[in-house]
Amino acid sequence: MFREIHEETFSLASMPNFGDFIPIMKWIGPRTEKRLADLQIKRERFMQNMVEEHRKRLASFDSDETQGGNMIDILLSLQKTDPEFYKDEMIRSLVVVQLLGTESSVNPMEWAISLLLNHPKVLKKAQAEIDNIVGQERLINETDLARLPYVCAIINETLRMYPPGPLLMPHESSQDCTVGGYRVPRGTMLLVNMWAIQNDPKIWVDPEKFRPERFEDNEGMRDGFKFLPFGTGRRRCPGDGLAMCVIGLTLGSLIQCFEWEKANEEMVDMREKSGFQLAKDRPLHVKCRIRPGMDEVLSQI
Ligand code: HEM
Repeated sequence: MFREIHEETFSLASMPNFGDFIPIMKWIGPRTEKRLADLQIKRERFMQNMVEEHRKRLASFDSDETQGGNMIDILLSLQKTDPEFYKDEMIRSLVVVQLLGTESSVNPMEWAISLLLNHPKVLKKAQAEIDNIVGQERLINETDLARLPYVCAIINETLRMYPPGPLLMPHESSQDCTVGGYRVPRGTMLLVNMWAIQNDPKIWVDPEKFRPERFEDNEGMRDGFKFLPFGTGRRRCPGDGLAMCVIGLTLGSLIQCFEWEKANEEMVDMREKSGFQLAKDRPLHVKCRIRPGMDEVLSQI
């Protein structure tokens, strides 16, 4: 059900809202804002039911321990000691942020595997880096990531070409200002075409080419504002560190443990779905098998 609410929200948010341009359309048009508000009520109800289920489960335990619980259990146990701060409303919002953040992190992984299948030399180079630094005796862990610059470069290059939020979030000017010679009145909705910046041939060499090496030399460095998959400034994504870690560990272990092959002779279809988020139009189909010697490591998971 959460997925249904989520998909409907994103499909509505991706549609142009004529009421933003012609105020009367807010009342006679497709009423997008009202539909979004209804979805928000549904989402809140769904999340509150989830919180109640966990509350009941926790109440059934004898002790105050969270019994190895998940994030909601931990937040509920903190609520007992500090109810003013850990209100249900705050728990619901944190869980939604976590779920949406997870989705933003899954998208780049699908793009990255697709890109690697179309560029097998890059895949081999990443595998060699992991074999050299981590070996085949254990699974890659968080501390390894700092020593795997090529794997990190693959993730950055994927986020450059296929940023999950290509227009950032809509922002609003808090006062009259001038940007690049354009007068922007107070209260204007502003969208940043971050995809265009990250793929601009004036600032990137061959931007249409998947070349992680550009993040190993100076080209990909954060000079100015040319690489900003997580936005910038005060409203920059607060989940960037978590996202890079989750993507690094997941992609790293997939590369470390499996041999990947395209489902057929053709190149993986890289067409994009239209919408607010940059997702693949066709889901990725692949063949994979465990790399020799990795069964033992995988059996420990
Ligand atoms: C690869 C994964 C992710 C990408 C590319 C990404 C990207 C972004 C972008 C572009 C924004 C808007 C910034 C702006 O408008 O200036 C944003 C906002 C946000 N992100 Fe992420 N995000 C990712 C993962 C996550 C995760 C894992 C979490 C939390 C667990 C998270 C939580 C948030 C929140 C709460 C905001 C709103 C911040 C605000 O408005 O102040 N994101 N993200």
